[in-house]
Amino acid sequence: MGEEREAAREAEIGRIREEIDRLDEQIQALITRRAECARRIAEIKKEAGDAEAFFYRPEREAQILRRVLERNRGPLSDEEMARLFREIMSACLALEQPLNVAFLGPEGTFTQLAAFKHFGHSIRSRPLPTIDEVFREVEAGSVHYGVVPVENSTEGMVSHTLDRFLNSPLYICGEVELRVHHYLMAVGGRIEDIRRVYSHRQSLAQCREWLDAHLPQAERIAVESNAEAARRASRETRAAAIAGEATAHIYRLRILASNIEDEPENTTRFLVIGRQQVPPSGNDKTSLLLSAPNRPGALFRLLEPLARHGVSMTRIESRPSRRGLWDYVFFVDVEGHRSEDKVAAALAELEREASLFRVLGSYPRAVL
Ligand SMILES: O=C(O)C(=O)C[C@]1(C(=O)O)C=C[C@@H](O)C=C1
Repeated sequence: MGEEREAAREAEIGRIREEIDRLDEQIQALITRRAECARRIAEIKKEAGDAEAFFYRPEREAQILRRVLERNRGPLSDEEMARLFREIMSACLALEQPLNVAFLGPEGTFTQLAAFKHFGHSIRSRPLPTIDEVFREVEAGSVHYGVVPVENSTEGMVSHTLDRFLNSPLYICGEVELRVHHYLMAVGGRIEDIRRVYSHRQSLAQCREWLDAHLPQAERIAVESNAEAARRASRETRAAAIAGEATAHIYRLRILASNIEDEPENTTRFLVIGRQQVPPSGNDKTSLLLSAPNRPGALFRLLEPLARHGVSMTRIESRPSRRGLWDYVFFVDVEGHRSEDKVAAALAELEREASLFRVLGSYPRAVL
């Protein structure tokens, strides 16, 4: 009886596997046709013969991914489905033109994860030690795009990113949001033997409660990046690092505890920078760099056209200008693309009022 049931189960699995084989064949044939389409598009783009042909089209990719999510009915999650299509597009784009993407390194940082999340794995990613170098390499044209952290980062001062735009002709071509999970890692041993914990100060802050509860005896040492923390931990005994999962693999460390961040919804935002202005995708953001004349009420008056034209401001950040001409500069994010009527109207008025005005870019809102 047991044997019969076993045989029936095997036969059923065999039938389903045959169906999977047929589906795989179709999927592969479709992916091949898709890749051929991308190659034809590449030919046309090349014929257009721009000085700098932009093969990568962030607005088109965002539209494709949004449609994938709209169609998704499970059982695969939105993240998984988007990731699969992301990789297919990444491979198609690499066929057109292998993209070189610089990111704030070293290998294993959250910024590298963000670069892969945005571009897929078919890019050539190049780690650079500072945000400034990422900007410089993109400015010099030695890479196509750069990825840098901008909010709630665990890899260096985020304000560097904003300040760097003051002296850069680059545009923001996209944003990436990453759910950040922290792991405690060490060469080996037990949690209770750890005497030193290395990490970026932001990561230490984000795991404070966990550290108080589980490692009250350990000294907390802030270093410049989580990857640097892992590097140090890999050379010491009784030391651990707090970093992302990928970092543990790179530095051959054992994960002693997972998801130790106090705030599970912890996300970090990154920007994709390039030399290209991105056309509208239908769901976009615009980032501005502004300065108001140093008079009472000036900032209020400066931003008033946004409200009047019904343009929502999603973020405002002020930074000392360090230029002497203006006391403060403001980084402002608004909803919509600069080519939309109401955004264009508001920006035109803003430009008249502001002592410094630059559109850093209009770009698709992060899809996932
Ligand atoms: O539509 C294009 O322009 C393409 O080159 C095709 C494609 C794709 O694979 O769908 C590839 C790269 C671009 O970034 C956008 C889309």
